[in-house]
Parts: sequence; C-alpha cells; structure tokens
Amino acid sequence: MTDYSRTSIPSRIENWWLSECLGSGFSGAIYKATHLYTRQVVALKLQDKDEACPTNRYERYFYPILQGGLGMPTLWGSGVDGRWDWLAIDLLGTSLDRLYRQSGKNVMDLRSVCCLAQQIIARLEFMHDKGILHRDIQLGNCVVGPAPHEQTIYMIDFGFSKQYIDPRTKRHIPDSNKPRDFLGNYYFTSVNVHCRGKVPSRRDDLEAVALMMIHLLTPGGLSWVRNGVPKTDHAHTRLKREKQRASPEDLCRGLPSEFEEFLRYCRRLKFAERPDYTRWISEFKELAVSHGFPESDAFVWPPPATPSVHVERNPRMSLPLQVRAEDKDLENAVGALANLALGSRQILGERDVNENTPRTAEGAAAKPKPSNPKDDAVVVVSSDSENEQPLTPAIGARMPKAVHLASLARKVPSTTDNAALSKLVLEFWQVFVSSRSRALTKEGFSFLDALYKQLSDPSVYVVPMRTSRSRGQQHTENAEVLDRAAKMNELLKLRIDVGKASNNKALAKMVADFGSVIDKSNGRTLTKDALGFLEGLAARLRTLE
Ligand SMILES: Nc1ncnc2c1ncn2[C@@H]1O[C@H](COP(=O)(O)OP(=O)(O)OP(=O)(O)O)[C@@H](O)[C@H]1O
Repeated sequence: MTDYSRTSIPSRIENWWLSECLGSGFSGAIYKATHLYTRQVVALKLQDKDEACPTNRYERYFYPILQGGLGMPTLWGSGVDGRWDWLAIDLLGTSLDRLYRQSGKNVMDLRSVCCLAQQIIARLEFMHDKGILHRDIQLGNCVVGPAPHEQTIYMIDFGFSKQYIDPRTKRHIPDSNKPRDFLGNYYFTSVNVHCRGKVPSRRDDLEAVALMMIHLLTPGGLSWVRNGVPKTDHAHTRLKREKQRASPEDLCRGLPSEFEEFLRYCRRLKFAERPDYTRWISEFKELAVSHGFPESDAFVWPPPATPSVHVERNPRMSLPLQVRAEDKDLENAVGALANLALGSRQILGERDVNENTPRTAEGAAAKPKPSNPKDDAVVVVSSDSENEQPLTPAIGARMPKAVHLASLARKVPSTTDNAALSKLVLEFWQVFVSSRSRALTKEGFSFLDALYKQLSDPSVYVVPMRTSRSRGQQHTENAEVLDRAAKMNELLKLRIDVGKASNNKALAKMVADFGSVIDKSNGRTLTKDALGFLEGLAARLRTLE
C-alpha cells in the first residue's frame, strides 16, 4: 500500500510545489500546491499510478463534463509525473464533515440542514443532467467554496462517478440482478445499493442526501454511524442489517416530516426515473421559511443565533426553542412549549464523526470511533411561545406551517359547534393555499384525526389516520403508493359529494376517506381537488349548523 504521508511524497510534482496535506483517503492524498511560475495555488490530488483503484484516472474524465456548473470545482491541469498521477483542482474550503466536527455540537440546526439539502440536491440535478452519477455522497465530499464563495457548497471526489447515460446511444444504463461488489460508503449509500447489491442510479444519490440530512439532524447521528467503521465482515453485515431495518418513520421521529417524506420518495423512485429535484428544493426552502428562516439557500456557517428575519417581523412567533429529544414528535413538542422558556440555542454535546466516510470494506483505513450521543441531546423547533394566543398570525408575519397546523389540531376537540369547526377547516385550508409546500404533514393528519373524532363521536377513540404512523402495522413502500389516477378520481368524488352530505357522521366518513387517500398517495400532496374538498367541507359545515 502506498504511503501518502508528506515525507514519502516529493516536494515538487511537475511545476507544482507542495505544501500542507489537506486530506487523505485510502487511495490517495490532497496537498495544497503552488505553481512555480504562475504562483497559482491549487489542491493537488495525488495518487500512485499503480493504485489498485485508480480513481484519479476516472476523475480526470468527469471534470471537463462538469466544468462551469455552480459548486463544481475547476480542473486546472492533470498528468503523470514519475509514479504520481496528479490532478490540479480549485483550492476549496473545509469539508462539511470537518467543519461540523469543529463546531463541537452533536446535531446540526434545521436552517443549515435545509440550506444544505437545497444546495446538494441542486448540485446533483446539475450532475445528473450532464449524465453523471456521483455515487459517493458523504459529508467529506461536500465542501464549502473558496472565499468569497463560502456560502456555496461544492461537490468533490468524482472517483466513483459514472455516466449513467451512454454517450453514444443516449440511453440509461440497464438495471441488473447480477451480484456486484458494493461501491459507495458505509454510512450514506442507499439501502438498495449497499444492502441489496442493486445498480446505483439517480435515486440512490438522492437517498444518500436524505440519509445525510437525517444524520445531521439526529442528536448523535444515525445509529449505524455511531459504532464507527466496521472492521470485520461481521460488523459490516451488522451495520447493513441495522441500516436496512431502520424504517423512515423511526429514522425521522421528531424531525419535520419533510425528511421522512423525502426519504420515502427517494426509495419509491424507479431505477431510471428522473427525480423531481425542483420539488424537493422548494420543499426544503418552504420548510426553512415556515420555521421563520430566510428564503436564501446560502450556507451561513456558523449558523446565526436566531432567525433574524422572522424575529424582526414578530418577535413572539418564531424564536427557536429547545425541546428535549424524548419529546418524540412535534405534537408533543408543541404541547410542551408552554413549559419551556425562550432562550438561545444550547451548546450540544460533542459528536466525533469521521472526517471522510470510508468507502467499501476493502482497503478502508481505520478511523476514530465516534462517541456515543449525549443523553441530554436536544432538537430545535420553532413555535409561538404563547399557546393561548389567537391563531391568526399578525399581519406581515407568517406562523410556521407545522406550528399552525398543530395548534389548529389542538383547537378541534374543544370546538363543539359546526360554525366554529367550519372556521377551523377554512384556516386549515388557508395554511396550504398560502404555503409553497402542499404536503400533508403529520400535524395535518392530527388535525384530520381530531376533526373526524369531533364529527363522528367525540367520545370514541380514533386510530390515527396516517397509517404509516400507526403502531403495529406493516406495509411495503409500494402498497403506500396509490395509483395517481385513482387518487384523482377519489378526491374529485369527495369534492363533489361533500356538498351533499346529510349530517356530521357522513362528513366524518368523508374526512376519514380523504385522510386515507392522501396518506396512500405519492408525496401526500394536496391537489386542487383535495383543497376543493376542504373548502366544500367548510361550506357544508356552515350549512349543517
Ligand atoms: N479541492 C479541494 N480543496 C480543499 N480541500 C480538499 C479538496 N479536495 C479534497 N479536499 C480535502 O481532502 C479530503 C479528501 O478528498 P477526496 O475525497 O477528494 O480524496 P479521496 O482520496 O478520494 O478520499 P476518500 O477515498 O476518503 O473519498 C476532503 O474531505 C477534503 O477535506
């Protein structure tokens, strides 16, 4: 195995003078280097030309295709000097992994994660539209840009990339069931590729983004990351089993529902399907905005202490609060807000995550073990601090969508007459009409549950409508996806029928049917007919007083 330490590498490679080591992987190293004549400073990626996994040779091929894209580094030159295969690329900033470890916290703030999600999805959209898969998405391969572009995330390390569109035939690479070696990294490579040996495609790059974002938002990180790099086949098998068994629901408990939806969405994509990048970029933008953060996807690090834009408009509404991690979901969290004091973000416990997530079992260097998550970890949510205040936000201010829906759901059980219920339904409708994200989140389902109960018989226990969240039920991803046409038909029928409902019991049944259609549909998005049904429901409630 080649020794890539400073003492084993010459000070000069062609016309580049090497200085400090910026990072090293298991098959190469990156050095800061200065051109002897032009004084240009670059990152020089070095690899033994006889390396068993000659990734520099592949990277050299991909860079020219990606030149000019936002967040794509420039390749300034490349060659082979003696035994060294070298690439001279833009000298960029710190990797997300290192930057985050340096922060000394064990969970990342929601605003930063939303910005990262938007930017990294956009980078993948660019790469994929150029016909290239990254295939090694991990924190160490996302770096901040050089000054003055520190707020832009750059993608690096195309050593595992691949063209998924054949340049000659312009066709997508074929799927295959043949056994294949695992290619990717232990922590974020998709379940299909890592655990089931499937051929990577665009969906798998996106699933890695989803897992990475969930990892950042989870105090202590994803459970299979906490034990560090598997050093034996047995440990690797255990890691794969743990990854495969973790349901999106379990992984995302306590997080804004967009992350669970995104992971499910990635896993539902067909092998050759083009992901809807635009939709998910806007979902994460909307999520940030609904929590009172600015619309911009600029990655500001370290994160500003408070979401200044929202606070300026209405200081009462969206100050960040800390809720203990045991508070499993937002409903609980919002319910607990009355007992919480406003304050600045807590400094969280140390999380020691590997700088670069190692790739494949073979040849992966031993990395330091991350520490266990601290028990006092917290998740951060935004909400209005005074639960008893009127629901309507002050003019010019926007109440976060999740908080607004959760507080509407809490109002329903104490609302006994139809006219008042009608107003709540209208307000519920309004939240979606004025929001860029039409996804029915778990707070929305809680509202429907409460409404169903109130319209049928307030004394009965209601099994939560959102089937994926109800305990003891198992169903496959596919079973969740209702045929799009069937969904449209059912919603249209409900929209028409709601005006004819003869009593509250009939309306209750429609609310239940409505919830179930949305729950089973792709993305749980409220379509025009869905919104029409809600409007019709509010109108019918007024006339059934
Ligand atoms: N252009 C760059 N500018 C600044 N730092 C860089 C640059 N490229 C890489 N690095 C640093 O070096 C580390 C390793 O880079 P890279 O992933 O490209 O190398 P590698 O040998 O393929 O590593 P691995 O095998 O672990 O994926 C990065 O995480 C980053 O910290």
